[in-house]
Amino acid sequence: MADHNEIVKKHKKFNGVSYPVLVPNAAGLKNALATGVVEEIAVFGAASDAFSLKNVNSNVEDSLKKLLEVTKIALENNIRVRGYVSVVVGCHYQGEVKPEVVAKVAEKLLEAGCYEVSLGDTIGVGTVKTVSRMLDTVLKSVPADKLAVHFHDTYGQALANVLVSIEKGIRAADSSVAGLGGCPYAKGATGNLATEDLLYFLKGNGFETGVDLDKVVETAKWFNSAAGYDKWSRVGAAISAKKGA
Ligand SMILES: CC(C)(COP(=O)([O-])OP(=O)([O-])OC[C@H]1O[C@@H](n2cnc3c(N)ncnc32)[C@H](O)[C@@H]1OP(=O)([O-])[O-])[C@@H](O)C(=O)NCCC(=O)NCCSC(=O)C[C@@](C)(O)CC(=O)[O-]
Repeated sequence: MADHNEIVKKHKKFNGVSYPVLVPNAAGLKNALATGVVEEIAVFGAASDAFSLKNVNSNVEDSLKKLLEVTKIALENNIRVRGYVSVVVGCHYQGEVKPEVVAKVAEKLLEAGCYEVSLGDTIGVGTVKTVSRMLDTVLKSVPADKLAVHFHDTYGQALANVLVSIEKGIRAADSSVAGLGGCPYAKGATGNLATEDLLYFLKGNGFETGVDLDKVVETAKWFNSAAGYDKWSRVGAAISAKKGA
């Protein structure tokens, strides 16, 4: 977190694109406000004490107290706030996670003024069965249009989990180009569900997203060459190979 001021100040901004920054506490909000260019922040809680202590050095309850305070001040400064709940299905340190805890954290973040709460299967262990059970509990107290889902594809279940989320009325899913990302405190977890895989899946099932899949694949190609990576999603690799053929 320490160097994010440099990143916020230096990177090129495009109109109509939101650049939220991760803010776990008051120090982070102070930094974000000081840059003067942050329009949206992401506050991230968790549904397991063990993960929360590793991730932000506070248990669920204490971290939530900090996040509610941060959200209040951000809103007073006209900064939008998106909430995240991590480890909503399983936790590397404590194992199974209670859906009731997920629901409680999500409710508190929405009550505080988050415009949406993204439910993160941070270590990617969720299956249709466990994700359904978690969503059924959360949806008892939180409307679907206030929820997003955030799947990591560690065990290849992310798209199936997106489908079951859609069937339950959720229309916002997080993803990352080429499946980059992942949380340093989620041992063994891979990156997020790849945007290319998600776009191909949604389009193939009749959902319009307004996002150009070929341009996302071009972005993955640019990223790999700029960063010296060789990180491809399934769909990105297939489209790239077809173009190269
Ligand atoms: C939160 C802390 C800082 C607490 O860490 P701490 O040690 O309890 O903090 P502290 O208050 O004792 O301060 C220690 C030092 O950190 C500084 N500090 C304190 N706060 C900040 C801040 N916000 N930004 C920048 N610097 C900060 C503070 O100024 C001080 O600097 P020093 O005086 O030693 O030079 C630490 O635990 C941390 O950095 N955690 C973040 C780890 C991280 O990046 N995790 C991944 C986030 S993404 C995620 O969680 C998953 C998600 C949301 O994407 C979705 C999913 O679940 O998949």
